[in-house]
Amino acid sequence: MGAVPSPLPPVKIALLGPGTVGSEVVRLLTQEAEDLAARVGAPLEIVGIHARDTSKDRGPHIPRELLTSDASALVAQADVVVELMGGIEPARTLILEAIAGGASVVTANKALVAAHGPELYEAADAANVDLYFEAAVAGAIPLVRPVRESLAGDHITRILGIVNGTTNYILDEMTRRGLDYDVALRQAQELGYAEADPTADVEGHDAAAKAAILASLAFHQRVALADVYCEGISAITADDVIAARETRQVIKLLAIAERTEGGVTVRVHPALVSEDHPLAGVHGAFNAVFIEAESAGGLMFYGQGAGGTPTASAVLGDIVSVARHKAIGGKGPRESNYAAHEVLPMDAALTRYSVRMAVEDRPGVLAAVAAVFQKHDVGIEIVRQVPGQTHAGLILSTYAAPERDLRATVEELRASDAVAEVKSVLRIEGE
Ligand SMILES: NC(=O)C1=CN([C@@H]2O[C@H](COP(=O)(O)OP(=O)(O)OC[C@H]3O[C@@H](n4cnc5c(N)ncnc54)[C@H](OP(=O)(O)O)[C@@H]3O)[C@@H](O)[C@H]2O)C=CC1
Ligand SMILES: N[C@@H](CC=O)C(=O)O
Ligand code: NA
Repeated sequence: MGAVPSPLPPVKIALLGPGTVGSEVVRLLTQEAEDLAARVGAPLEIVGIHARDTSKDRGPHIPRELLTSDASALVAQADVVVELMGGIEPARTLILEAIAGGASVVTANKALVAAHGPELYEAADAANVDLYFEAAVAGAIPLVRPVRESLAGDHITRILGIVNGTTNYILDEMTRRGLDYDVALRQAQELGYAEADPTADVEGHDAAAKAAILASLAFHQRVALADVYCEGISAITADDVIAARETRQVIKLLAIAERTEGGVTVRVHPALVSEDHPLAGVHGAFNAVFIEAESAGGLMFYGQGAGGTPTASAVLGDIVSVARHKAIGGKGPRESNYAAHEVLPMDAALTRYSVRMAVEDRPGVLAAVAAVFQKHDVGIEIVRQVPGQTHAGLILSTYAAPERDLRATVEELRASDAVAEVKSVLRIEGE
């Protein structure tokens, strides 16, 4: 019988942030230790867990003896640092310390990757270590890896999808159960979907960070957070939800990144989606992302976009990959940043508008309203009139036109004598 190969030494893991995601990562690292060791080729050893308050009870999965308040000392002894604190600092400094010390990094921190990705990539490249962030975009759904690796031989032209679980949960609860915005938001927080400051979710910043990351990977160039047009859902009212339902549509917060001959546009905003579109069937905190690529054609990715356990699955997948590189060799992909498409402003994006307004109930009003659209070269596809007590309700849906022309049309409608009030303007997407 041949000699049994001596087992490789353990890969030392430091975890920063035992919160909703972090505590699930620790639970799975412990419960699945045998399988993970077999997949990596070496055991994984948690050498410490950094928390602000080491005396706080963090449940049965976080052994107290592993807790430390000295993050720098912990990072210095690790082969792999798993950052699940969130926020920019101290996460950025600790990740840079980890990389400088030769550790690979796994993070779920989209805010950090979107704002400081280039700095982190360059540091990881210089130190010849891995930087993985699958959980940063669309939680459990494998999306970063497919875009970064599986589609590396193709040309992605469009990404469209729901990438924020909290806002999808809120809009879904408002639509299907008639819940108030505030109640739905509170539930999303209790379920562990929301960011520490839920403003990041409801104002679209979390989705914008994910859109910047996806666009950078898809188009092989740096797309900064500031390049992403961003509108959240805090202005969406129960009336908008009801009006959408009456026209067999639902409201979703979408992230859209497009490459055309003129350049690239990246945007996040609420949009009306037909009830027949697959995105309308994405409920709760689920996410769904459509990718169009020149050779692959259309692809669809669907799954849980938030929550401790699903997100931990994506983190574990990254840990296995980077730990395997540490144990038996190899290296993950570097930043691909060679293209130079112009990043265009929102004004250049092609979209459709649905304009809901109250108008004077008298002859000639419809013609006056139509003339405003015509002046800006915006075609009207559907007109729907709803009788009212003092004013008539009018909903106009346009054909696709550049955002700048649609916006100019609405500005002129607001100033028109025929229009008592523009009640809401929503884009229509997904057709
Ligand atoms: N929750 C989710 O569904 C998803 C989250 N993510 C990302 O995962 C990361 C973690 O999220 P989540 O687990 O929900 O967040 P939590 O707020 O539940 O957990 C964060 C943890 O980090 C600790 N922490 C925060 N700030 C500091 C600091 N300045 N110094 C030391 N420790 C700190 C917290 O400590 P304390 O306990 O003392 O407050 C807590 O243990 C974030 O980047 C988030 O964007 C990604 C996908 C989905
Ligand atoms: N707050 C985020 C968590 C995952 O990224 C969301 O709601 O999607
Ligand atoms: Na993911």
